[in-house]
Amino acid sequence: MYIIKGGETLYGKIRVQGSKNSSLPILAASILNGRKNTIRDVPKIKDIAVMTEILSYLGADIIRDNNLMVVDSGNVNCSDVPEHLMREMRSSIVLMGALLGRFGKAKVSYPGGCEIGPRPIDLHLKGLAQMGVEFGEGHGFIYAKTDKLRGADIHLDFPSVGATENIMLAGVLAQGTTIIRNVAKEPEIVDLQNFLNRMGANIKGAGTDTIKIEGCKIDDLQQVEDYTIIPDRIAAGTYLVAAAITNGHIWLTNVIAEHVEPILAKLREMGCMINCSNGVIELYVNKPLNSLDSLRTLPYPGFPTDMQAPMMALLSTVEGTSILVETVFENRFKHAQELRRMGANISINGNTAIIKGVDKLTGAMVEAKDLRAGAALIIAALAAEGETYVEGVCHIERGYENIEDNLAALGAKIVKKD
Ligand SMILES: CC(=O)N[C@H]1[C@@H](OP(=O)(O)OP(=O)(O)OC[C@H]2O[C@@H](n3ccc(=O)[nH]c3=O)[C@H](O)[C@@H]2O)O[C@H](CO)[C@@H](O)[C@@H]1O
Ligand SMILES: C=C(OP(=O)(O)O)C(=O)O
Repeated sequence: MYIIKGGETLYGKIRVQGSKNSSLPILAASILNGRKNTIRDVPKIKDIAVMTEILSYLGADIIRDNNLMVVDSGNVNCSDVPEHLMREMRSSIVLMGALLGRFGKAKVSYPGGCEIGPRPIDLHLKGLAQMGVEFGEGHGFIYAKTDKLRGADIHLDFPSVGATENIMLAGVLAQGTTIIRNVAKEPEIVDLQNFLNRMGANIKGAGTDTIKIEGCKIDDLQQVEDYTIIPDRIAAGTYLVAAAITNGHIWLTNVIAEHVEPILAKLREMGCMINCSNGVIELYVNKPLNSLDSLRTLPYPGFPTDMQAPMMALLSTVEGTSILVETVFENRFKHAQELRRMGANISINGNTAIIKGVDKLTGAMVEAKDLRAGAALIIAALAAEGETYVEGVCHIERGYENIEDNLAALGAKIVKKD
């Protein structure tokens, strides 16, 4: 558990980790070329450890040196992903597109991930089926197989991040052209496109509504000599919110302001002072923050659902009533009941949270049930009176690299105990 003594004002500079949600599909993409790929700024987090274990199981030779990873997929010869690893994290599903591309088959089980409501994969399966993939199911496994992966014109019913990535990965080695419409526009999709194009793929359009992929042959793909993962916009947002709740003053480095803008816009609206220049984001608070009468989570470039829980913690401490609507996931409010244990006044009605700011939060025993809920509880604890004990470290470590050391370096009183 983390033990946090609240009341310290955060001050200082922090370098943002590489993106979890970029690293995972990019590591899966390394399967495609059967060559040695060198990837920098891969965060040291649990989800990456799981992905590494899966790739090794499949036959990849992996060298990890701090945040550098070299993935040689030359000896990958297996397309069955072990169930226990598959269940450890949601994004393991993107292995399906990469394995289908390389081997024309994949055996996976339904993926795991955060407890944030049902997370179907129908859009992944529908898109891949249009590309000639046949699916069988049994005992919780999905057997995917194709004699010939072929390009298709696919319209996604919803701009799903994972479905966009899976279809992109399958499209690289498909025969002909794949067009994906109504795709996710998240920066991580652009990062995946950039990595794949560095490999020799021919993909255009990431960051817009439509992606076009001209399929190629494995022999056309080269090794990726040196690729750096983009900064993690959700980790950046988390540290900004942590600073805001303590009336702090921080400077983020290794950050792309444009990617964080949907979060910055809301923090500015609350009264935070924010400057972005020369690749640094500075945030400080010089007056009481105000509530937000409308905060809706949306696909990028809307406000990210992954920042909803941290924002709820912050809104719990500002004067006035805030309305927060979660439109992306059906059941992503589990942190509300834990924040209530700390004195927050939050009521939930369907996908809407009504947050009435309280004068103070107080330390309590709380439990993180998912990754961002964990971040929210840590943030609340930083501002709470007394000590907070946050259980569920394993969820937090799925996505945050050294969060306790980073916050401690900014002045927080936080320790991790087994
Ligand atoms: C590893 C990774 O990158 N995870 C991110 C990714 O998750 P993930 O890729 O799982 O999120 P999606 O964009 O696919 O899901 C968004 C919504 O679409 C629904 N849906 C999705 C696929 C499908 O086949 N059918 C379907 O109905 C989901 O249930 C959810 O309600 O994007 C989410 C939305 O920004 C983020 O919260 C996650 O941090
Ligand atoms: C929901 C998240 O991750 P995943 O999709 O890996 O569960 C997240 O990063 O907040």
